[in-house]
Amino acid sequence: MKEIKVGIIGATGYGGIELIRLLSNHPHFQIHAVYSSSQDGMEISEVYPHLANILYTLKKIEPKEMAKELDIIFTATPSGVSSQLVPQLLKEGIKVVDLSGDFRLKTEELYEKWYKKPSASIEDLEKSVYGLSEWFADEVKESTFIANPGCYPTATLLGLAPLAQKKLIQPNSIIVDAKSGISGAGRGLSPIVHYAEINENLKIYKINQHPHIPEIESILARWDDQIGHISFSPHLIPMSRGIMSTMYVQLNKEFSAEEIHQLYVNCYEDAPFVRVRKLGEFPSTKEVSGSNYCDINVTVDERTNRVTIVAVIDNLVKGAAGQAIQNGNIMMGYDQQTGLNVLPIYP
Ligand SMILES: NC(=O)C1=CN([C@@H]2O[C@H](COP(=O)(O)OP(=O)(O)OC[C@H]3O[C@@H](n4cnc5c(N)ncnc54)[C@H](OP(=O)(O)O)[C@@H]3O)[C@@H](O)[C@H]2O)C=CC1
Ligand SMILES: CC(=O)N[C@@H](CCC(=O)OP(=O)(O)O)C(=O)O
Repeated sequence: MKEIKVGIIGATGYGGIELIRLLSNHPHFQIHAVYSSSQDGMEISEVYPHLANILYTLKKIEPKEMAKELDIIFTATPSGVSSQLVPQLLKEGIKVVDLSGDFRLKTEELYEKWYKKPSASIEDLEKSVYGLSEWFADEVKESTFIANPGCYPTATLLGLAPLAQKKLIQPNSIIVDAKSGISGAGRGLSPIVHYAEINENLKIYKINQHPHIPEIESILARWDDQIGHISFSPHLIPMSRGIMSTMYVQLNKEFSAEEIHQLYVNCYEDAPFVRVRKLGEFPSTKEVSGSNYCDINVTVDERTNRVTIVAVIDNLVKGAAGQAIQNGNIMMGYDQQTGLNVLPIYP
């Protein structure tokens, strides 16, 4: 099969360097060029010495030129930047996987309400397919433009999907308590990520205001239009990578813990990157670190008929670059696992 020429915009960010790490092991995707809006002309190894043996000079972003030489572009750029940049790339006919939140919501109003910045046009919002690979692979396969899911929504939606699909959730009963390592905030500095402020600390933020709320709700509504709203509490914890999403859900029928666990096992039996753990064994973030796995377990409190689901991912892999490559594989007709079969780094 032919070599696929890949470009990465935002290569100097955490999502970008994770794309470089993972793509360096891909048998078909060849990194052809990496781009920067502020450091073009520099070697990537000057920005990141851990890439000392990787010889890429950061190039200027020029959509017309890029279209001539590339087959697919990963845009690991901030929200508000992708909405400006991606339409120029689409116009040139390049396949795009965008890692930002700019094309995940399907109306301009919803985007502007939650992101508090101007939206991409409705025409461009409608062009994108939401790339939760395990559930929307058929759409991804037919698409040339993927809105890669957010990190919290990836863990949360994979955790809730089996119950939502079977319409087993009482309306407005979902509570999501999620925790993220600080690389989720990107490489830019802000007071919240200062060592002295996050070390030995646990912070809740954007409670009921996080832009991932409408993203999660709109996908849940595609599975069950009665599911209603969620309560979502994100937290920052003093670790570099990882997300744990703990979900509490009221069921609308009575089930035992064994029955619900079996539902999850059956649901994900053909999903190579979702590992439903043994009954009673709950995953921790380190057990997926550096890998594209989402590990999940579930139990039922039979006194309250409430389900607790725990889903963990590496925010930079399954929550960003890994899932972006999984989607790229599906779009290009490769096995979804191509280049992504790395075991977690442990301990
Ligand atoms: N970190 C994570 O865990 C996750 C991140 N994401 C999303 O992925 C995207 C990238 O995130 P992340 O890598 O963490 O962020 P970073 O802040 O680490 O990197 C973003 C990069 O975008 C580039 N950039 C900034 N402004 C512009 C511009 N005007 N034009 C072109 N490029 C620009 C910068 O590179 P330069 O100045 O060199 O151009 C920068 O290195 C974001 O949308 C983020 O929300 C999604 C899921 C998880
Ligand atoms: C820890 C941390 O700060 N996390 C980020 C996650 C943002 C992100 O990566 O999400 P998008 O892709 O939707 O922009 C946050 O909560 O804003």
